[in-house]
Amino acid sequence: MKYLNNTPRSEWQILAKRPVIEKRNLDDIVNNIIDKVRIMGDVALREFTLEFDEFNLGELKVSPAEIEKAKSQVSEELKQAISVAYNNIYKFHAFQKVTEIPVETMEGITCWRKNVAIENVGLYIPGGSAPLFSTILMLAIPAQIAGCKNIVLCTPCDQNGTINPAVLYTASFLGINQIYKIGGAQAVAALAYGTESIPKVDKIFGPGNQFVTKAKELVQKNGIAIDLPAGPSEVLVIADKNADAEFIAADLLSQAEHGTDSQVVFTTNYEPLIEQVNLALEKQLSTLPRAGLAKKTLENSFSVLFNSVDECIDFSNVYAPEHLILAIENPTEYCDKILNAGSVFLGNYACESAGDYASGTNHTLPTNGYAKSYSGVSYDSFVKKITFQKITPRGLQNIGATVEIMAQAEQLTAHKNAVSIRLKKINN
Ligand SMILES: NC(=O)c1ccc[n+]([C@@H]2O[C@H](COP(=O)([O-])OP(=O)(O)OC[C@H]3O[C@@H](n4cnc5c(N)ncnc54)[C@H](O)[C@@H]3O)[C@@H](O)[C@H]2O)c1
Ligand SMILES: N[C@H](CO)Cc1c[nH]c[nH+]1
Ligand SMILES: [Zn+2]
Repeated sequence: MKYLNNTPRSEWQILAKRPVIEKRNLDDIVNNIIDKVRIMGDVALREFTLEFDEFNLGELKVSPAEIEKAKSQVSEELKQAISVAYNNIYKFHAFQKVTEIPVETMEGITCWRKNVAIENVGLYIPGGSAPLFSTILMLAIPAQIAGCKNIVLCTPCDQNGTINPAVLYTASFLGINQIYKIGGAQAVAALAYGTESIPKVDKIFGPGNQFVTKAKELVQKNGIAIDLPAGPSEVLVIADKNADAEFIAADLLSQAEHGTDSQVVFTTNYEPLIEQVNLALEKQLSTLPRAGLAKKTLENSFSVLFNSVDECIDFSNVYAPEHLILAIENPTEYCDKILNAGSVFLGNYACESAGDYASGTNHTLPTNGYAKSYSGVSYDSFVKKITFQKITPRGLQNIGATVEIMAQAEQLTAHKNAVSIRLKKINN
């Protein structure tokens, strides 16, 4: 990791820019994929699966027999772990379902909001470099709590045309049976526009690599709803002298191993920790099966020494990390100072991977600085909040003049008339 000492505030915006993988024309590549899928449907999906996933796909949909086989291949231990994670994630998201009470804004005028599920939702489950079955829990649980009727799942197959058993088991555990072996930008295009095999959905959810994230951005421009820009994973750690270098290194590596386009950042006000963390990184890296990926990510990553924890937090607010770890004394005292972050982990024992899998919070989170304006996936992502209002004659008498005056000032006479015509009747 590159070491930086007290980078001046004037340079923070530049430092906060994520590494861009050398992919000229990403827009063109992804636009071309989307257009082809739109025009050629399943034929294009098969072509792209052959090109990128190296399998000549026949049937796109996973069969009941494949699901049954997968169920028998998953260990009892993993099934048990998935069930514990399910319970925690369910509990946390169920509490997000709040029924708002009607509000009387004036006598005779009552307004309220109601959550109504989005009917057809598409879930993208990453599977290029690791089979992220945990993402199914993160997306399908809030979708089911919201009451989404149709849940369609897309995930890439491997070179043998199969999908990791844990992915199929988790989908089946949640009662999802519309599973398609399509990944990347082509899956997003299929969900956005529909093909012969894959139904069009109302909103697309889920994280993914740069092709997936770009595809979501492009279909959104065409009016398709998406959850949020959830690209390559990242973590920023803030540590003081009470932190444990081995813990910090483990957390940095946990996100570094996702893929080479990830970035991890370490900030501290305690200089000796920089060297200690570097040593721990080297030691732990040598034991990791995905050391190659993680090492490349570390080359795109950095540590910075600042004067104080407050300065570290100021920098973090500019960087707006997907995950923020506060490995400092009394971390809760700093919560109000955090302005931009996807998900925050407090104290030496709140490791980020707990949130990735099982503590209860959602792991589909904004990356690339989007935590400045987006929240992670939640129950709310799966509902529309429809407003209702009831106005009695007395209510219209109370509000009427206000509306008439405002409509007149906007020179919208028909708006004004809609009130006046009623008031006339009430007053007669
Ligand atoms: N932000 C979040 O909430 C979050 C959560 C989980 C994972 N992630 C991120 O998701 C990503 C998963 O990436 P992944 O690659 O492992 O899986 P993926 O499923 O996102 O992408 C794999 C697909 O990419 C397509 N692809 C690969 N090379 C291509 C090329 N040259 N041109 C066009 N398409 C190509 C293929 O179709 C392949 O099926 C990681 O970056 C990880 O960090 C983010
Ligand atoms: N860290 C990822 C979100 O950025 C989520 C994940 C899934 N599995 C492991 N990690
Ligand atoms: Zn992770």
